[in-house]
Amino acid sequence: MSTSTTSGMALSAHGLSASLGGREVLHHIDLDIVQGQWTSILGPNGAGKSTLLKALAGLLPHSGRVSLLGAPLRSIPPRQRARQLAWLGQNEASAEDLSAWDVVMLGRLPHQAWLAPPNEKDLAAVERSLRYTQAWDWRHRALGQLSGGERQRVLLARALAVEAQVLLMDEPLANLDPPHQADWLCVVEALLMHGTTVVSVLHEITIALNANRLVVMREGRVTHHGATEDATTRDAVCEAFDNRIAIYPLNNQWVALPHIPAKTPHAN
Ligand SMILES: Nc1ncnc2c1ncn2[C@@H]1O[C@H](COP(=O)(O)OP(=O)(O)OP(=O)(O)O)[C@@H](O)[C@H]1O
Repeated sequence: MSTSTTSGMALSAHGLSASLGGREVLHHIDLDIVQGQWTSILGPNGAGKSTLLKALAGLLPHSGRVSLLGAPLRSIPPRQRARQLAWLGQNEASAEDLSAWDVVMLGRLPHQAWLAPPNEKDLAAVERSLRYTQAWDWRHRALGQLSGGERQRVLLARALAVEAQVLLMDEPLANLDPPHQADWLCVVEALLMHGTTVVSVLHEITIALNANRLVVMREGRVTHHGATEDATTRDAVCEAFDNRIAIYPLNNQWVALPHIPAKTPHAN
């Protein structure tokens, strides 16, 4: 999949390996993530999806090369990188006493001068992000007093407030009810309209099947990377789950369902 040039690529990995607890869990991954598209990473538990996303974000020691918008990740000054790449992690810890407003304002830090108060642009970005994720109503409440789904929407707003060119999200739908999962899809659509590159790790395969491209992982390797519209890509998704799921067309979209084992009759 990888090419020798990184132009037109939001992120590129070449020979990317990473170890956790002394064990290599990502094995020599080559991957190009196209700019301005939504790529979703899929695969069974433990496949290495979160580890890959963290390595692409520069949040994990790794070997091999990772490039962000054509430049080696390691060569980009941290503040610049924080403006170019926003991150929404899984089960992210944050300051529980901070108000939702202040949490989202943290997303503006890479844009602000040292100890400078927020400017008009920062205030507008925070308000826009809170409204986008429908978290505006509880902007004065402490993060620690919010439900799981409400909290997730605030953390999504924080990632949006960065207004980065590349947004990486690990399990962004955690705790979101189905209507808010659909709202998240609308947010992604709006980001794509603005040219933002979105990369997500999702367990909700039906939602992930709306992405432009899918990266399928298994046992620390990318087994397939291709357009969602290609049947071979959808087959690769099913294979990654040992064909224990099937993907069906329904109302102009793809729906993934697990095969449910037939019930054994009760012996009386
Ligand atoms: N802190 C750690 N120390 C050692 N091994 C780890 C650690 N964190 C994860 N691993 C292992 O690394 C491998 C990849 O984990 P990772 O979290 O990237 O998988 P994943 O595909 O995101 O899984 P899931 O779908 O369950 O979230 C797994 O085998 C996991 O057990």
